[in-house]
Amino acid sequence: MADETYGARVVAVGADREGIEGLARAERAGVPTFVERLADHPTREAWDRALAARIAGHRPDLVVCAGFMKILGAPTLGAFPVVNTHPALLPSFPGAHGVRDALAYGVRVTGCTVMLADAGVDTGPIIAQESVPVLDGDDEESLHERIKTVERTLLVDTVGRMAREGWTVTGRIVRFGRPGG
Ligand SMILES: Nc1nc2c(c(=O)[nH]1)N[C@@H](CN(C=O)c1ccc(C(=O)N[C@@H](CCC(=O)O)C(=O)O)cc1)CN2
Ligand SMILES: NCC(=O)N[C@@H]1O[C@H](COP(=O)([O-])[O-])[C@@H](O)[C@H]1O
Repeated sequence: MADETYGARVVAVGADREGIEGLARAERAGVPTFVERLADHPTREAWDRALAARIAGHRPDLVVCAGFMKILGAPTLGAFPVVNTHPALLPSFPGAHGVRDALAYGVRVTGCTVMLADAGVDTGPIIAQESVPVLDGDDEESLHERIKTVERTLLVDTVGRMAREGWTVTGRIVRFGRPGG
């Protein structure tokens, strides 16, 4: 049962490939789903346009990326605010392998970041972060699972505040609240 006080509901779940657990969970919950595969398009730009059109069909107020492992192009970024969650404390360790890179560097503390996506790779304004310790004996899987436990709560809490309170961006600084509020 959706929480009416949360301030938002999921209108659709999309992916760039089949067989994603998030798609199955959405289908079980009766939430519309879609898959837009890069391989089905002649160019990356064509995929970008097709993805933006699929998203637009569900008329979201906010797009949330969680484990979406493709860099979004201008058609999507220009049409919707996009939130992304990353398993490292940006600007450290951006990219597709943040956990592996942090572990290899030897950091003792890492974490997760919720940010607004921009045209760069994990370079957008940061909304929220939370630290996670690296423990002796950690490998990429154990550390990533510890991060995910924190990250899932941070993402849900952050998106809920954005939906209920709104947000503003001044330079690189994101604040909750509505313009002039
Ligand atoms: N325009 C943006 N799009 C996305 C961002 C972003 O910051 N700006 N964040 C990513 C998520 N992400 C890290 O948090 C991330 C995902 C994937 C990659 C990457 O190198 N992807 C390659 C293909 C990888 C693959 O198919 O296995 C690519 O897109 O060519 C880097 C960072 C979500 N989108
Ligand atoms: N750079 C993007 C990136 O690394 N995204 C990460 O993929 C994981 C997906 O977990 P899941 O498959 O359990 O949902 C999450 O930790 C997310 O931050």
